Amino acid sequence: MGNGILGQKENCALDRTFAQAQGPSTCVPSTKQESYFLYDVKTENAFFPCEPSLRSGLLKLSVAKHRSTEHRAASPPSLALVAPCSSGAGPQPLQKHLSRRKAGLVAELPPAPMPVMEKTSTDASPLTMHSSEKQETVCIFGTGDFGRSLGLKMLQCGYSIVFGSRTPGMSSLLPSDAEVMSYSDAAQKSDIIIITIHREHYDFLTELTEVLKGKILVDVSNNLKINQYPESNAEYLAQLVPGTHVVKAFNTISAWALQSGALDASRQVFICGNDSKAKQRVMDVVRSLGLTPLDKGSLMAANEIENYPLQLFPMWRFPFYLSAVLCVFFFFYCVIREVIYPYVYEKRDRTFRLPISIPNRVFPIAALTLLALVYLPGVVAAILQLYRGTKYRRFPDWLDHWMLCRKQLGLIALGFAFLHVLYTLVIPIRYYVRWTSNNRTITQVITKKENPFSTTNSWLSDSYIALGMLGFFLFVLLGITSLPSVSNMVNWREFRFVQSKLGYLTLILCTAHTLVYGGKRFLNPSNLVWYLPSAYVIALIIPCTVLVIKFILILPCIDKTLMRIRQGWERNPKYSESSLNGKTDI
Ligand SMILES: NC(=O)C1=CN([C@@H]2O[C@H](COP(=O)(O)OP(=O)(O)OC[C@H]3O[C@@H](n4cnc5c(N)ncnc54)[C@H](OP(=O)(O)O)[C@@H]3O)[C@@H](O)[C@H]2O)C=CC1
Ligand SMILES: [Cu+2]
Repeated sequence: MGNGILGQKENCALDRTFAQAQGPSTCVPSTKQESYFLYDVKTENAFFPCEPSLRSGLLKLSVAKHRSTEHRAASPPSLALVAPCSSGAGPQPLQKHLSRRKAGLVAELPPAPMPVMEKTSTDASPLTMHSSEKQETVCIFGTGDFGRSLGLKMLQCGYSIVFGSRTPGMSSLLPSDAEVMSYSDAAQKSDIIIITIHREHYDFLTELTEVLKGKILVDVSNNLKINQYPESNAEYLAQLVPGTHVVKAFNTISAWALQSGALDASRQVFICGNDSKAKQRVMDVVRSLGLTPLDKGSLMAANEIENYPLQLFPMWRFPFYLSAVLCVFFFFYCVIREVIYPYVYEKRDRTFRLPISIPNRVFPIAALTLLALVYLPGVVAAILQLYRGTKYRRFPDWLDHWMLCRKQLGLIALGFAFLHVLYTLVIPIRYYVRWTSNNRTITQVITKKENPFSTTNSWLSDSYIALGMLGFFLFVLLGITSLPSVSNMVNWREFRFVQSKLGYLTLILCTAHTLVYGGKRFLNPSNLVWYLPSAYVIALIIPCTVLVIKFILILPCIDKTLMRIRQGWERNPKYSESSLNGKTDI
């Protein structure tokens, strides 16, 4: 048996675990909550704890081990996986596990069926290996960049690879362990054929229809443009070679990533296909390459999967353009007020304000406006639901899209808030600030004028800073909780609490920070420059509007109606019925 079916370099982790398994026949207690115990139900021979992700691999190993021993002719082994110590109280002896299992406290997987010996088995149980001692053969059509990289990776993972090529004799750079033959010869070697050929060259596959009948064709192709063809490449392939089971997979993994092993960012492989058995087998292959298959359904999903690698930050586009427009608008607004106006009326050169003073006005304004825009669609949706008296009608597309990119809006807002903090920290070391402060003191000395301490001013200044710091702290907390690694750890209610309650508190603090900054000057007519109010006054419009509407919405009478609507109550059910029947438009 040697080092087993998975005895390749890539699976050294498994190999090591397997080596441990050969040793103790008693249970090695799990110290990890997520570990499973593998043991033979009949002999009560326990192997070792294993990660859930390794379950299928371990079962394969154990089945192979079993077959290679004197039990070969005996009945199938009843291998089972026992779930972890649910208490998380640390190691527990196997007996305890067994009694817990018998008491139904722990899960038990059904005994693994005996593996099927034929290389080309179509049995699709995820816990079985299609060949135990012999390596499964997979055929790859095309010896280009992707075909070669995938072939090499699969060889490393224990598959035997047959390449199909137009010019089998001339193919260079191929892994030495792989066979290369003509397309039709190669097709006969395996029932899984990965087509690593560009769609434009699929035509020749029609000639192979007979050979390919009943086989699984894996379409990996991508296009150059979104929706380049009327039908997806996978659907086109299925039409071209009828009688085959086409499965879309691997198109989001690059040849480079396969070669370099830098797969962390793109471990997910989207999979779709009409034949569930075929899909399951491809998913097994994907798993054995150390990748994560993600079932996207039938072949109709292929179009979406093919468009996926061509998208450029789709959810970031609207927030990005919006923040760019906001920044440009407020930048020029401030330039007019603070640079052009003093130059026109006082002939004073204030251009030095361009690098720090003006950006430090623009960044907080952008941050506050974007944060308010995160919460605006929520209140707009609530108003719409109240107005319509039902939740069973779709929101307009723009609102849907806006809702979907709230996280991105919030993260950009956080970025601006961060810049505002940095720009504020450098204020004391700026020449202009030091000069103004020194000059004021000297003037006071010369004119022998005192500047009495103002409690009001110190209150305003301290509250302004305190509100800013608290607002920023909560803002950062919001950003952290939106990270997938954190949001996956909290339940739906906790996430909503943080993002909604804490979010509104952040908005209140940041709005208050801006209001206090304005202090007594707020709405003072003397602050108008060419009839233009200060930029921060404009910046307060959206946040204040959102907060006022939100305040009205949480008034008990309105909140109660809204809650009822959200629980399915309709003010006018008839209206909703007719809209369901398509009699009214949305
Ligand atoms: N490169 C990548 O990172 C990724 C590629 N893909 C997809 O994989 C497929 C292959 O890509 P890639 O390997 O980069 O492309 P290449 O151009 O490097 O290879 C394509 C292969 O197709 C075969 N082929 C068959 N018929 C023809 C024909 N008439 N003209 C030219 N070649 C033909 C050739 O193999 P032979 O000479 O042996 O017949 C050729 O090597 C594409 O559909 C691509 O969208 C998907 C994800 C990532
Ligand atoms: Cu500020």
